[in-house]
Amino acid sequence: MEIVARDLTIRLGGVPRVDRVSLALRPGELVGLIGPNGAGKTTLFRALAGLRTSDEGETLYDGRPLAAIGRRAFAKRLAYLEQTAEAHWPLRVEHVVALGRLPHRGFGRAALTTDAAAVERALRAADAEGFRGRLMRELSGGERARVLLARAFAVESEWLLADEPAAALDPAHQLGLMERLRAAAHRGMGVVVVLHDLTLASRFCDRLVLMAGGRILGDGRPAEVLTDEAAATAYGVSLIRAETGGEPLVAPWRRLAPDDDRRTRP
Ligand SMILES: Nc1ncnc2c1ncn2[C@@H]1O[C@H](COP(=O)(O)OP(=O)(O)OP(=O)(O)O)[C@@H](O)[C@H]1O
Repeated sequence: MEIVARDLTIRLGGVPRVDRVSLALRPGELVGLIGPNGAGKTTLFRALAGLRTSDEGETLYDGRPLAAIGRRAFAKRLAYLEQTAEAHWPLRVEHVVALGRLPHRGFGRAALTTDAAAVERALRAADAEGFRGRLMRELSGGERARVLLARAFAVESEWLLADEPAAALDPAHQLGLMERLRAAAHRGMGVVVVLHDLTLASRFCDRLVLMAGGRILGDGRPAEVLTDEAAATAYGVSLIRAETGGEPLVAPWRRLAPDDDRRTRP
């Protein structure tokens, strides 16, 4: 399924927070959506995931609007992992992950063997098997993040849109996550991930989409998008670069104008 956004504009509080954005997303590549706080990434993501409407423009899925696909069918095809999913429910981890199977079987239907197998795969993929029997509210922030990732994996959808899935993870789990997402994309899944970590983004993503002030400033291969100029304009930072083992290493280094609040301005 190809996802195409055409001239999307979304106004919040009267201000265009997503401003005439056009974007074509295809399965098979790991896409990183990057940009400073307030750039409009989550707002755009929610529109792509069918969770909010746009004021102007449209989003098409294989050329069709979401209404033509139907919510239930769409929920099987696209999993969305929210940025600030709070999960202090009195629920055990394996039950939370099993919620990812709801689009497949609906409420009240007995779990099928296929669902159980998908839950197992998801728990393993997110390295959350170790706390499967524990209560969500008794987990650490990073552990909870891994469970919510497992719930998104459990959908076994053709698309995954994950909003900052790496933010709460320790380095080993961040690397594991990025390797897994890249492998899934290269096997043919559609994966778009919001990242603030430019080192992970430039190393693992096949394509970066850089947003600032509701607009897309760059869209292409990481080296083309994450230029010194783009980092200065979007984030107000300089970058350092190196290469190790044939892979690029990019890291933010200095704020260019510490007292300048440019990052929140369009
Ligand atoms: N309900 C709302 N009403 C008014 N403004 C809003 C609303 N929701 C979000 N905004 C504003 O829209 C802008 C874009 O928000 P969004 O959450 O899409 O940014 P983001 O790029 O995901 O940021 P972050 O990196 O901080 O998560 C922000 O300036 C935010 O304050």
